[in-house]
Amino acid sequence: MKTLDQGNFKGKTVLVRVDFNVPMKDGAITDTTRIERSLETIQYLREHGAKIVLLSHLGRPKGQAQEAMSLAPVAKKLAEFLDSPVQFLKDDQVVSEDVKKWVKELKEGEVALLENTRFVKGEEANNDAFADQLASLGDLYVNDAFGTSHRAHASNVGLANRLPSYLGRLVEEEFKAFQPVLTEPERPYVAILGGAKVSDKIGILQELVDKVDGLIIVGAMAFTFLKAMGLEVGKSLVEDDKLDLARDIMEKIADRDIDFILPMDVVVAKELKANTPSKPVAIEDIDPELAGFDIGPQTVERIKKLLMTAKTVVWNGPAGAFEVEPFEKGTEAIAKALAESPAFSIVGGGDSAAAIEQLGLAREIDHISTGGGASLELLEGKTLPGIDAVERSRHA
Ligand SMILES: Nc1ncnc2c1ncn2[C@@H]1O[C@H](COP(=O)(O)OP(=O)(O)OP(=O)(O)O)[C@@H](O)[C@H]1O
Ligand SMILES: O=C(O)[C@H](O)COP(=O)(O)O
Ligand SMILES: [Mg+2]
Repeated sequence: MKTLDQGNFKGKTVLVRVDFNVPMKDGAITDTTRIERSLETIQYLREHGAKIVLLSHLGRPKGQAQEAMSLAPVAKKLAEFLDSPVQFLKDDQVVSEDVKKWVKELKEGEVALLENTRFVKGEEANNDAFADQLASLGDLYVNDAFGTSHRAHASNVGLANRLPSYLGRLVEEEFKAFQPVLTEPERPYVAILGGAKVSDKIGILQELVDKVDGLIIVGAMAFTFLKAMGLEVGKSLVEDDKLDLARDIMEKIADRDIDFILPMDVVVAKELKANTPSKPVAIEDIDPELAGFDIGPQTVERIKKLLMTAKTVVWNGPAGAFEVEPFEKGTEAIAKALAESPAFSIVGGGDSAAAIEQLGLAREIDHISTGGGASLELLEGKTLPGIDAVERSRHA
């Protein structure tokens, strides 16, 4: 691995891609895990005389600046953690003549943060013009955004192709933590997949089902499967163009004869609002006017039993909309079961890590990963483009 130890950062302007895609509610950060986990790299670079320019995305603004997705609150929080100023180089274009001037004025050990890279269309398209603009700001590049390393965007792959590049401490730590599962997971090996990024993550199961002994599907992800089985799922979140894929995956699961848990009951409500009337129902009885926002108590019991016999468990994606009461119960029950289980456990993802932190169970889990989609692609056996590009990058 091309780690920080191989770089000479003294007096250099170092562009550092971090994953500050933190969960937010009403303009406030609800979980700071991803910020805290970036501190080691930032401190290392400060101690080694770098001028540090941090880059990150937040949410999915799709090339359009939106105040709600500004990184301003993150800059403030980071300054608190570092106990020193962080200059927020606010510009909806991310790079501009002003931003270039501000970066030039940075002194050794100083830290600046650019605005949300996804405010510019060229970020996700990884277009040359935007990558060139970003690269013009610095001398060296460090990728520490493990959680974004499954994307090939201007601020990771684009920069690694243009500047001498290194992998940060968080990336190193994440790879080390995943090693046992990637090489020889203790069996039974069980994966839990939930959350809301259904179209993004469902394809991963095609490969993952070959590797695991058990698969548990919860969260919004479950409803695409339930609908594919011919069930009424009401207004629950469903990706209709993934129904065939869900059927293919279920056939593969049946062929492989692994333990497979889909919800048998779910908690339904009219809307996703705090303390709204809700009730658990069997999956055959979902009212067409209601939506499922959590797994039900019977499903929880089945999951607990399977987790008690597992030796390795990886989990990405909450079991329900845990940010909104009373839909946190399924996620809470799985987290507690995992904390009690003797299995080697990894929980990954921005929201999944937040759930574990909120429950105060972080110490009970063997590794909390900052990557959700990124962890899944790693476990699936894919090369992560954000990492690969750094490994191939030329050195100074
Ligand atoms: N049944 C459901 N209906 C609607 N939303 C749900 C449901 N179950 C879970 N969610 C939502 O899923 C979101 C988290 O999903 P997501 O896939 O982003 O997980 P993650 O752990 O953050 O992974 P990543 O890091 O890849 O984003 C939460 O905001 C939660 O409210
Ligand atoms: O939260 C994540 O998984 C990463 O920050 C990547 O975000 P994305 O799924 O919007 O690309
Ligand atoms: Mg998320």
